[in-house]
This record gives sequence, structure tokens and C-alpha cells, in this order.
Amino acid sequence: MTLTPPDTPPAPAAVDDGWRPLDAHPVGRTIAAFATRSFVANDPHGDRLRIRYEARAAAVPHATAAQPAELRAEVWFGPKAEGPPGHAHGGSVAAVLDEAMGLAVWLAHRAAVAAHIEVDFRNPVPLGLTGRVETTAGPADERKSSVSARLVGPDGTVYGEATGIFVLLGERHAGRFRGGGA
Ligand SMILES: CCCCCCCCCCCCCC(=O)SCCNC(=O)CCNC(=O)[C@H](O)C(C)(C)COP(=O)(O)OP(=O)(O)OC[C@H]1O[C@@H](n2cnc3c(N)ncnc32)[C@H](O)[C@@H]1OP(=O)(O)O
Repeated sequence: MTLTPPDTPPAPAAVDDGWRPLDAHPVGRTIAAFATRSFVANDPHGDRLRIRYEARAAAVPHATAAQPAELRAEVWFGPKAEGPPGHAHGGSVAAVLDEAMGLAVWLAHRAAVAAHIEVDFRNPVPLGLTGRVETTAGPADERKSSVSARLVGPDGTVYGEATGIFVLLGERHAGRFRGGGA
């Protein structure tokens, strides 16, 4: 007995496009551990934001102009992300884009913090949307990397676009961004 009607075309063979969960990569494991504590990603079962990162091996560990780092995420905006009625708060959209850009730079180069970001809100994000964040981190000089990101819906709608300058952490920042908390 088959559950497939005879006129249904066979499912296309799965194509391995190289994307893996972030923690499947050596550098990505450290980054994924950081993300379990971060403002954006720390509540994967909550009602605000749920986000899952993936990376492509070719991007790790050093991006070049010809081969930029590729980190992407699937993100869900839940009811507690509300800003305008029924829609996501701009801060939640900006935070998602900010974090994804930071992690993309980290994946491509090393840990970095945002020095400057710009966000364009292209369309209001309906609560309940599951969208995709795509990032592109280019090459870095000794101190910084530029990076861009966008949030796209399943139908191709672009909800937000961002660019950023991320400063790579080095000796001069020793102690400034230590872990901790109260
Ligand atoms: C294991 C590790 C744990 C930590 C992990 C953290 C991961 C986080 C993951 C992601 C989380 C999500 C992400 C987040 O939310 S990160 C959180 C939000 N960001 C911050 O809290 C950062 C606060 N700011 C600072 O601490 C300092 O200002 C930094 C460190 C950023 C720079 O101070 P520093 O004294 O070090 O730098 P510099 O002055 O020598 O400048 C260096 C270069 O950068 C250029 N520049 C500087 N500022 C700007 C600007 N505003 N626009 C354009 N360009 C700027 C500058 O011209 C120079 O370029 P050049 O002259 O070399 O060409």
C-alpha cells in the first residue's frame, strides 16, 4: 500500500546545500553557547523571540570578499514582541538584525561588538511571522568589519535591512566585555 497517489511527482532528492546548525561548526559552538545567554536568543521556547542560527562551513573561519561569511537564522516573533498592535516592536527587529550581524562577524573573524548599526524597517512584521535572517560579513581589517543583514518573510517580503560596523575585540578591550551579571 502506498500513501502517494500515482500522479504525484516524486519528491525531489534532498540537496545538501552546506548549511548546518551553528553549533555543528567548531567556532560556531562557542558562539552558540554565547547565544544561550543573549538577549535575543536566550529563550528558545518563550513567547517573545525564538531564533535558530545556521552557518555554512565555507564561511568559517575567515571571510574574504570572494567568499563572505554566511550565517542565517530562522526567527519567530511571538506575542510578547509586540510594538504597534499586532506587529513586532522595531527594537525586536533591530535586536535580531544586530545580533545576527555580530555573530556573522564573530563566525567570519572573531568576537566583535557593534560600534554602529543602521536599520531600515521596510514592512511591519506581523506577530507570529517566522522569517529568515540573512547576513553577509565581508573582510575585516585589523580592527573592524562591515556587515549587512536582512529579514525576509516566507513569501519573499523584505521586512528589515541593516548594515553595521563591528569592532573586533582585542587586547585593548581586555576585561571590558567579560561575562558576568548580577
Ligand atoms: C568570548 C567573547 C565574549 C564577548 C562576545 C561579544 C559578542 C557579541 C555578539 C554580538 C551581540 C550583538 C551586538 C551588540 O549588540 S554588541 C553591544 C552593543 N555595543 C557596545 O556595547 C559597544 C560599545 N562601544 C564600545 O565599547 C567602543 O566604542 C568600541 C569597542 C565599539 C570601539 O572602541 P575602540 O576604542 O575599540 O575602537 P576605536 O575607536 O579604536 O575604533 C576602531 C575602528 O572602528 C571604527 N569605529 C569605532 N566606532 C565607530 C562608529 N561608531 N562608527 C563607525 N566606525 C567606528 C573606528 O573609526 C576605527 O576604525 P579605523 O580607524 O581602524 O579604520
